[in-house]
Amino acid sequence: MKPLRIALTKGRLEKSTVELFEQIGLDCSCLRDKGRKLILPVGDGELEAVLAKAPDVITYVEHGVCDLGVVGKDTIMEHGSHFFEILDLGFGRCGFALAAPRGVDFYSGYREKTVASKYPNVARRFFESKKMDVRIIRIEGSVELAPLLGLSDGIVDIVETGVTLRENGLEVVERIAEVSARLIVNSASLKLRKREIEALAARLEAAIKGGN
Ligand SMILES: Nc1ncnc2c1ncn2[C@@H]1O[C@H](COP(=O)(O)OP(=O)(O)OP(=O)(O)O)[C@@H](O)[C@H]1O
Ligand SMILES: O=P(O)(O)OC[C@H]1O[C@H](OP(=O)(O)OP(=O)(O)O)[C@H](O)[C@@H]1O
Repeated sequence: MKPLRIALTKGRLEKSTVELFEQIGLDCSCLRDKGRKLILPVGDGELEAVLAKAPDVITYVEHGVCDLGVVGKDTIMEHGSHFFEILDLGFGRCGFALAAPRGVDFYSGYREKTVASKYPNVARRFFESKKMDVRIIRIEGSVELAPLLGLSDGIVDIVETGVTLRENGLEVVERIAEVSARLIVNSASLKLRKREIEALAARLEAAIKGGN
């Protein structure tokens, strides 16, 4: 049987993913010593890991070229849902928040507000739920700059420790959602390779529960 192919988010989620895989007994030596390789064997022919940027993990799983993926709930909320989300992996914990310059009442006044975000869909849905008309400007990174430069009244961004906000004179106005890494599965793969996928998810779930 060919290995299950799993797309893993490069960067912040990588180390915890490898640690969790090792906890369930998968050999991750290739992942730990990957060099510039992007497709690597994991375990004893069980899995093939594909290292990708977060939104691309979703693209590969949605198109079925990867059976599974490890990706943050933030990316899922922003980029799509044509797959099954089967497990909260418990790491990569952070949250979405609306933030604004310290001491400024974001909600005051009648002028249309402008908000910068790397997650425009999340931001748009948040303000729609409040029935507020807000102009959203997409920014690719260091979103905290936008209000500092006078481009926006606030930001919708990820907050983990709160240090970036604090050091840039911003504060949380409202928390929007909690975020952690999730195991996602292509819908056809879940039918065709149900037993293997469910067995893997069960092992991961047991390790997550045991590790707490
Ligand atoms: N403090 C944090 N900031 C951003 N993401 C975090 C944080 N803590 C956990 N995460 C999770 O880690 C995932 C990957 O973040 P990472 O910064 O490695 O990649 P990225 O958001 O694509 O940024 P970059 O474009 O810099 O690679 C996020 O999608 C999120 O689920
Ligand atoms: O609450 P904190 O612990 O300070 O973490 C939150 C910060 O980390 C992320 O930025 P990242 O480092 O990924 O850079 P980016 O803004 O360029 O995406 C996020 O966008 C915040 O800026």
